[in-house]
Amino acid sequence: MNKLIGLTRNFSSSTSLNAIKTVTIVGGGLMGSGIAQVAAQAGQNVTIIDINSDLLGKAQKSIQTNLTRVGKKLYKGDEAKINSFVQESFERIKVSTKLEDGADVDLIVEAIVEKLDVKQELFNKLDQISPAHTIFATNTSCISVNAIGSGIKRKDKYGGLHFFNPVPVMRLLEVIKCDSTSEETYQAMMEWGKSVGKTCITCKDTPGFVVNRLLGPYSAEAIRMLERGDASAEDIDIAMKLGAGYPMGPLELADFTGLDTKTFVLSNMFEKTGNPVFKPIPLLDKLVSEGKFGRKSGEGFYKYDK
Ligand SMILES: CCCCCCCCCCCCC[C@H](O)CC(=O)SCCNC(=O)CCNC(=O)[C@H](O)C(C)(C)COP(=O)(O)OP(=O)(O)OC[C@H]1O[C@@H](n2cnc3c(N)ncnc32)[C@H](O)[C@@H]1OP(=O)(O)O
Ligand SMILES: NC(=O)c1ccc[n+]([C@@H]2O[C@H](COP(=O)([O-])OP(=O)(O)OC[C@H]3O[C@@H](n4cnc5c(N)ncnc54)[C@H](O)[C@@H]3O)[C@@H](O)[C@H]2O)c1
Repeated sequence: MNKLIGLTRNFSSSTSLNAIKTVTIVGGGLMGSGIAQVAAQAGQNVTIIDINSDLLGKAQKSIQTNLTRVGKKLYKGDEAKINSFVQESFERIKVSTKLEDGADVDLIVEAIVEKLDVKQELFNKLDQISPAHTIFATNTSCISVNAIGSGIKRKDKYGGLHFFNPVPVMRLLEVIKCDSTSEETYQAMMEWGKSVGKTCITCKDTPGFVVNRLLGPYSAEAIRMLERGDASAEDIDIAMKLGAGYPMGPLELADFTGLDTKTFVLSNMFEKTGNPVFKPIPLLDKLVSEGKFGRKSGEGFYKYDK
């Protein structure tokens, strides 16, 4: 089944007068590179900012690969169309390590490390250098959107845009409207989400929003099951794929989304909800302390070819 539902040959872009046409993604990692890809595919000009130039190079390579996957699906067998789709989309993406190179745009989406203080510092800096019309959004997995933006002046032009991994395939976008988000900004975020091929839902600024609040306990319990030795990682994953119809088992999904990010999310969910299901998991902490972050580091619960 074509999992890239929502992608059409005539890429939609918002038709409203204030359509978002220029986007900066801060953080060119797993998520930022995917968000940049879907915006570029939709005909928007994109800048990816990252503090790590090596990771910017990695992002460009993975975007090129994934644009080709999308192109092959859209233009089956027509090499000329596939190549022009990939080239035209890729040429819309610029990369830089300088924040000021991405400040003057219609929308900035933050997709940096899942740490409150680092996100706050970034938005406070951007608030100083971006023009008044620029909308800010965070792709946080579960940190309070209000807390992340607590230091910025443009609280009316700020909210949450939570994408799902891998961004070019997962059709959902959680749009989080803070009390301070203006209706105009909320509508612009919803329209932009649709313009990049997503089905948007709206939820309140609560820990884990919708998906992660439900996915969290499941994911945490799967790791504890492995830690107790109740079953092997392989069998836990096979069980949930064949027994519950999941496309990926919980442990391969954890490796896919990043064990480092999971520990940040877990501690935040425990702090904010007090739910014991989110208590620290020694096995997870051990893997992360050994630099085993999952696919992105070459090893997590499983080993991967680099
Ligand atoms: C201990 C934890 C406690 C607390 C945790 C709290 C919650 C958890 C927090 C974790 C971290 C953050 C989570 C985040 O905030 C929210 C999320 O992102 S949750 C994760 C959501 N994603 C999923 O669940 C993914 C499930 N997996 C799948 O859908 C599929 O396995 C797959 C990834 C799409 C891969 O599909 P497969 O069939 O297995 O493999 P293929 O390689 O054939 O791909 C299928 C199809 O898709 C195309 N494709 C795949 N990847 C890309 C890409 N990156 N770009 C473009 N296209 C892609 C591929 O070409 C195939 O196309 P086809 O040929 O089939 O047409
Ligand atoms: N991994 C997932 O499945 C997933 C899904 C949805 C949302 N998220 C959220 O998206 C965000 C990014 O997650 P990820 O998995 O892409 O992480 P990642 O580690 O793959 O990428 C983070 C990137 O941010 C860069 N970075 C860190 N601090 C920076 C700064 N101050 N300025 C600029 N760049 C900086 C890093 O160099 C890195 O390239 C997190 O908030 C995470 O919770 C993750």
